[in-house]
Amino acid sequence: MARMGSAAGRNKSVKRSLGPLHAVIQQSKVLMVGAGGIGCELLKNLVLTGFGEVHIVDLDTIDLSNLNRQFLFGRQHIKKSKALVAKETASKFNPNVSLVAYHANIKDSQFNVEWFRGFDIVFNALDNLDARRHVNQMCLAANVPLVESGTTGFNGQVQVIAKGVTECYDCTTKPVPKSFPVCTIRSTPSQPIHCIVWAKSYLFNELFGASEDDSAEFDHSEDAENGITSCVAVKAQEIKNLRQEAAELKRIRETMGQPEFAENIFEKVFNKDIIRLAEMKDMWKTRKAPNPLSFKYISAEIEDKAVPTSDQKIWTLAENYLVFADSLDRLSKRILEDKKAGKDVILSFDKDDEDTLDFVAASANIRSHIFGIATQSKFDIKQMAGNIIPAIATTNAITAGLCVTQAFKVLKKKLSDARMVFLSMSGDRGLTTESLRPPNPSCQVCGVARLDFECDTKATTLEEFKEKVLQGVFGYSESISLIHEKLIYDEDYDDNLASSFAQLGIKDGSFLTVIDESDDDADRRVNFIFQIKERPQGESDTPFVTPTRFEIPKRPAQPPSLDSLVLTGKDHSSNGTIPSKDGEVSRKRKADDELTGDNEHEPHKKVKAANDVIVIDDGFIEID
Ligand SMILES: Nc1ncnc2c1ncn2[C@@H]1O[C@H](COP(=O)(O)OP(=O)(O)OP(=O)(O)O)[C@@H](O)[C@H]1O
Ligand SMILES: [Zn+2]
Repeated sequence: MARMGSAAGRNKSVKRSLGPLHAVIQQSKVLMVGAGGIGCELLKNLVLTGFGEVHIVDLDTIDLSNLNRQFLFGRQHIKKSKALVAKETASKFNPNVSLVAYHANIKDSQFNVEWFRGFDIVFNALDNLDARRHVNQMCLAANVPLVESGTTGFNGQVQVIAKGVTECYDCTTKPVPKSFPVCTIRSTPSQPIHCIVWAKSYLFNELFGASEDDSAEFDHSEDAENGITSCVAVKAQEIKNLRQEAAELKRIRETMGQPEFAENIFEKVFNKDIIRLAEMKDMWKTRKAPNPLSFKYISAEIEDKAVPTSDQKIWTLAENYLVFADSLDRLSKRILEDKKAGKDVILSFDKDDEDTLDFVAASANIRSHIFGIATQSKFDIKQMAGNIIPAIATTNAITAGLCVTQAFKVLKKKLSDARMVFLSMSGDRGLTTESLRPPNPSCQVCGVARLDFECDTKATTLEEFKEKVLQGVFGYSESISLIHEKLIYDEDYDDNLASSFAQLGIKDGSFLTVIDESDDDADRRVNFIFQIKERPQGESDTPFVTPTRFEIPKRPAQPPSLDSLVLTGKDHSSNGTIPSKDGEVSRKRKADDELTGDNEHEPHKKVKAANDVIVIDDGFIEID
């Protein structure tokens, strides 16, 4: 008899608890994108449950700071590929599971729609909006169900996404990461975070990296926090000066490696620039003016003190200067060595790179001191600068478990039983659920028509496509725009008509979107996405397979009420309807850094039978 602790024993008990689903799971081929906090837990679950084939994609390497929660990795794996090590460790848990690992970005072209189609289910265990959106888009195109998940601190969320049946990741708008008005950062900071952003996105970049204009954390629009007037006043007086300051800093950058480098920077950003700022009396009518610090003063303070090492203690001003000078020295050496070796000479801030963190922590604290703002420990600055809410292993573990239980419902083809699940420490219950919502008909990502378009990309011209396919088959007027990564055609821009798809960069796996620009709102159809499939050259006399016409639905003027919709999903739903969960508590959607936000979910409405039907049929949505 197999021991329960052994792989065979475990297999037996899993079989007993899952019943007939076990065989389905054994036959399943799944994809897991991201092998970080959630990914490590999830991979362990997938392997122990006995999923037949698991593919793992992660672009990153293992960092020391991952080890407290990403338990598939050990010290010996630092700097190695997450995907490959995760595969190696997890394969020992169950020899019956076939694991395939890719150390790659999921956005790479090798992972095309065709490749996605090969999976029964996809799991996202990612940490950023961009990759999540991409996988959402690919799963919609390939018509593969997606289990999306995210965590922040004690909060977690799991959502099942099935094309045409549930809302997709982009059916609700996601908040972009918080940005700050440029004048608050550059001239009128009032909180530690303002000084941290200044150090990280302005000073650090001006000295070691790309210029501030590239930074997403600066919001050049009006100042929401300080009020428009103050910002306009600051802008009018300041804009020229700020540019001049940046130019001066660039000149100082040229003195990198010379003994007076630290002094030059200090004198400029903490003394000269502050004196000038303090002289702008209007700005300080309602705020405390900053106090400049001279290098002479600070150098008298440090005497023979040692560079502090504690990251939990709040450093004194002198200690901040010591760390400032010391980290500046370390970073300069790296830049100069790279330069000598003919390598890239740009550094970017990374919370796990001690040199960059020390520099940002010390510079931010010195600036805080000047503006009378409380200084922070390096530990706290790391959290703020890295935009991190500490990751909690237990939250990841519970969330990963929920991903698998939701996946069971998808594999059982009982999508109507699947739930949006929220994990939270606040409130009466740790776990709450909502029924899945139907797609948002106005969604630009899933509220579209789709078609696989087989063609020889070298032989198909844009003109032929427009005339024979769009106008000839689908009856479009001249009022259309065509997008492939950027605009390639509209009524006023026909320069590309003679070009072939290949010349326009349209290749196997590309998406080509048709936007109906008809004058009459009521006539406009939803966006139409052609998924390009390369046809082997010389296989046929014609450059493409002429598609069969189908009706492309009109763009909804107003999102129709859920009360009037019935959903039927190909393969997905057992009874074609999504049950209501009236009376259930509606919760704030919470997930990880990028996902976090105020996407208030409206209470669910009852879905009942009516005449309007959304039918999902071979890659397009039809509204009868
Ligand atoms: N485009 C992408 N393609 C493949 N993997 C990705 C992509 N974007 C993010 N990832 C991976 O998703 C995982 C997310 O895991 P997690 O949120 O735990 O982040 P982390 O970087 O390991 O931890 P932390 O950010 O807290 O230091 C990471 O391993 C990351 O490399
Ligand atoms: Zn959508």
